[in-house]
Amino acid sequence: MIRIGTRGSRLALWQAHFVQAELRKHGLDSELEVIKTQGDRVQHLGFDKLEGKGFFTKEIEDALLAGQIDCAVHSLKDLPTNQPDGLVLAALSYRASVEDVVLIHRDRVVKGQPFWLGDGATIGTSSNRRKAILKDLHPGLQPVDIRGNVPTRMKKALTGELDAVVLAAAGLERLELDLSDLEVIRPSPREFVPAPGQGVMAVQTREEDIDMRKKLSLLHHPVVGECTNVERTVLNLMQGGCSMPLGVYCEKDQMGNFHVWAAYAPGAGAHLRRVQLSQSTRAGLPEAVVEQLLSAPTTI
Ligand SMILES: NCc1[nH]cc(CCC(=O)O)c1CC(=O)O
Repeated sequence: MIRIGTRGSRLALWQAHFVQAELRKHGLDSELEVIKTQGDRVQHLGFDKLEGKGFFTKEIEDALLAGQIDCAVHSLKDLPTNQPDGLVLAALSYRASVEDVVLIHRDRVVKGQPFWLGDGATIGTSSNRRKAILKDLHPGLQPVDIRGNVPTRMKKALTGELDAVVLAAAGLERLELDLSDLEVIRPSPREFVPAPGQGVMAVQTREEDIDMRKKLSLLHHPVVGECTNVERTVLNLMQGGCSMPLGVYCEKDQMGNFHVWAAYAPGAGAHLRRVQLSQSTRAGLPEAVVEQLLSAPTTI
């Protein structure tokens, strides 16, 4: 029996159940072990109070290293680019929706404006990346820090407490939240560039557990691995984590060419820099993106 470690949020449980079902397809039985992390205990604090990496992952990784669980399911975008000693990502899921969506309270829609929001409209997000991109595309918006799980954040737009919120499409779709009373805007991920690894689930295990790694390799999607490797290598080269105002999105086309879109705000209040690069191989691609991100002229 494989023991799968997961956080207890609805999104985390959906993702763990998904991995459980995938394992079952290969005749492998598993059970879920819910583990509370520091991040779950202090939901009320703002992100600026949550210093240090691995706030939502440390307890789970410790359980893995201690042999209390055999693997753990995470959202790839929440994982630091360097794995803790002794742990590896043995499988990456399919990537369904990679993009962010803007959810707007019905009565606050202003058609003709970017994101259908008027000047001064409040928009909930605690992500520096989302704030930087929103500012670039609609400087009149007023970002408001929000925390909590996906349904809680969605409700801020539903109730009108805020005019709008930004959330990852993947999370909304996995939870099958009812968005029918909201206006839903889906900007292109080439313009509203997602976080490295967004929309992908990762299964982590012990480096030394060759048997588990072999089993998990049955679930791995190699093209997702290639593309998210480019995205996460850019993040790593920029020495950033999930609080860096950096979006990176990589696609592989039918011909095998890689296309990267990146957006980066080099400092508080700085203009957003955008880079688009395509290559026939991955070699040197993250390095080239970083070089351009650090030298690109700012947009006006
Ligand atoms: N940081 C929280 C988080 N981690 C993963 C997702 C969504 C699912 C995904 O992108 O894989 C979310 C919610 C959000 O950003 O809206």
